[in-house]
Amino acid sequence: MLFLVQMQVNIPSSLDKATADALKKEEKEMSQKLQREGKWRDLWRVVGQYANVSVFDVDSNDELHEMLSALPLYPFMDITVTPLVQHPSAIATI
Ligand SMILES: O=C(O)CC1=CCC(=O)O1
Repeated sequence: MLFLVQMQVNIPSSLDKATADALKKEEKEMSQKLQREGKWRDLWRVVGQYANVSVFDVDSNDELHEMLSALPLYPFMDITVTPLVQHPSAIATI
């Protein structure tokens, strides 16, 4: 199951820099592990925003929810999830 996931990151300025940097490092490690596993298929920066657009390939809604809610920056994110199916005119195979 493919999902488009949009994440807007809103780290409050009241969070100290060392904590924010540690969370960002953990986030990177976790996202790269999920990318290596093929679960986090695409990860794109939205130009001009502290936001990303991603595609996840997971087995269920529950799996995606568990994955997203386990992200270190999850408490500071606004997340939008859109389920995807292949367009009938698409020539790419999924
Ligand atoms: O910087 C972001 O968009 C948040 C994030 C998601 C995966 C990652 O490594 O950082």
